Amino acid sequence: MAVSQNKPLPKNIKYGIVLDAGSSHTNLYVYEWPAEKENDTGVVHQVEVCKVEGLGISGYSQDTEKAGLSLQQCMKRAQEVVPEQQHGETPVYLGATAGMRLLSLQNRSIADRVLSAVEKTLHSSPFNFQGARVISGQEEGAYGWITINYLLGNFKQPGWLNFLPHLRSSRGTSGALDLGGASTQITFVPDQEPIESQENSLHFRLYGKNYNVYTHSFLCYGKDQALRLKLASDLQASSTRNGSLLDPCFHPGYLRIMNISDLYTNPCIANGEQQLPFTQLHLQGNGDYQRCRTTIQKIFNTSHCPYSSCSFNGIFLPPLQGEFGAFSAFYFVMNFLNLTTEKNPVPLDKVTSTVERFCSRPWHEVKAEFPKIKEKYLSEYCFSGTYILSLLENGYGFTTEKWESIQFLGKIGSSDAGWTLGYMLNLTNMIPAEKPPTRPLSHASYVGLMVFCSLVLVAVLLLGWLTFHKPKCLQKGLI
Ligand SMILES: Nc1ccn([C@@H]2O[C@H](COP(=O)(O)OP(=O)(O)OP(=O)(O)O)[C@@H](O)[C@H]2O)c(=O)n1
Ligand SMILES: [Ca+2]
Repeated sequence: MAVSQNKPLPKNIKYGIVLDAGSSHTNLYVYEWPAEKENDTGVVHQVEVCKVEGLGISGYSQDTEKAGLSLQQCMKRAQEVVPEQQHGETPVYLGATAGMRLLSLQNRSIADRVLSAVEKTLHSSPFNFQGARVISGQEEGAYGWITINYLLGNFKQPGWLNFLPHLRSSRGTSGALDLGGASTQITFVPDQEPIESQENSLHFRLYGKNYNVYTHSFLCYGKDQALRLKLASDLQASSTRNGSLLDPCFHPGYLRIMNISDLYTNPCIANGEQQLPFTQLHLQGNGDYQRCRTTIQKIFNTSHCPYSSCSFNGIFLPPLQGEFGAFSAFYFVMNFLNLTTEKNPVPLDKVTSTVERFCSRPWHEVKAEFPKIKEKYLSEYCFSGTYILSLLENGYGFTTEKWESIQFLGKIGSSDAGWTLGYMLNLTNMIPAEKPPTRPLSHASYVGLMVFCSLVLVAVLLLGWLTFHKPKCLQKGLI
C-alpha cells in the first residue's frame, strides 16, 4: 500500500447541527469540539449560523410542504461546513418553539404536517438525523440558561479551588432572559428555597454540583404576539367606528394597515373576533413613549397572585437574584438603540430617555437614516424598546438598581446566546452529572508551586537571621 506523505493529520474534531425553528424564522447552527475533550466545559463552539430564507416553519400552515423545502439551502451550507467524511456521524436536531406551540394549540394536525415536512428534508440529508420536535417553554428556558452558563465558564471550577473545598461552590451562575417573537423566558437560580410552584422548578446536577433553577416561559409575550395583545386591548378600549386608531408605540407619520382577521387568528387573543363594523385596522403612529408604556401595561394582569410573589398573570416569581444575560430580541433591540456598545450595562434612566427620544422621531426621518434595515424591524423598535422596559421593570421587577445586573449579549465568544447549544449538549450527553476526574494540579504547576514555597521559606529564614544576628556592619546605623 502506498503511503501518502505531506498530508496533514486530520484534526480530531466532531460536529453537531441544531435547527432553531422559531416563530419568526429558522436558524441553523453548526457546532464543533475536539473529540477527546468532549466532557470538558466550554469546549463546544459555534462555527456557522445559516439564516433560513422566508417565514418561520409555523408560517407555512397553508402550504406545509414549503416548510421542509425552505430548509434546503441551509442544509446545503451545512454540508460545505462539515467535512464530507464526517457527514454520516454528525447529529442533526430540530427544535421548534413558540410559533409551533401556538399552531399545535390551534390545529394539531396542521402542526404535525409541518413537522413531517421538515423531517422529510432532514432525513434526506447525509447527516445523522435525530428528530424534529416542539420543545416546551420549560426546556427552552432551561437550555438557554445552560448555554450561557456553559459559554461563560460558570460551570468550570478552577483547578486550584479543588484545594479549598469550602470555596468550590462559591461561583455563581447567571440568569437567562430570552425574548422571541411569540414567547419570552426567564430562568435563574433564586436565593429563596424551595421554589413555590412545581411547574417553575428544575433540578440539575452538572459537573458534580446541584442546581435548583426557577424558569418560566410566557407564551404570547414574545414581542410580535405582545404587539397583537396590545392592539386587541387598544381596540377593545377604543370607540373607533371606522378602524382608525392612533398608536403611541409607532413613530409620528407612520401608517400601518392590518386585517382584523389576522389579528384574531391565534389562541393568544382570548376573546376571539368580536363583531366589529370594519375589517381593517388603520394604525397611525404618534410616537408617545409614556402613552405607549401605559397601553402596554394593560397586557400585564397584576390583580391576583396565589404565591408569595408574582411577575404577572398570577405566575410565581421569586426575588430576582444575581447577574442576568439577556439575549435574542432583548439584544437585537438594545443593540439597534446603541445601548449595548458603550459601558454595559447602560443605566435604566438613560435607556428610558433613549427609547423616549427614538419614539418621538418622525417616521420619514428614521426611515431615511436606516435605509438598509427591514421596515418590519425598523418600524417596531419603538414598540419593542418600550415593551422590553415594561416587561423587565413592571413585569419582572428590575428596579433601577437591579437593572445594572442585566448584560445584553448577542454572542459569547463565537457562539450565539440561545437555547440551541444547551439542547445539543444535553442530547449528546456532553454535560456530565459528576465532575470528570482531573488531577488537582498539572505537573508543571505542582513544580512551580514547590519552587515558590521554597523561595518564600528561604526568604523568611534569611529575614529572621538578619533580625536576630545582624552583622556588625548593618548595626551601625542603629546607634
Ligand atoms: N435584527 C433583528 C432580528 C429580529 N428581530 C425581531 O426579533 C423578534 C424575535 O426574534 P427571535 O428571537 O429570532 O424570535 P423567534 O426565535 O423567531 O421566536 P420564538 O422564540 O418566540 O419562537 C422578532 O419579532 C423579529 O422580527 C429584530 O427586531 N431585529
Ligand atoms: Ca427563539
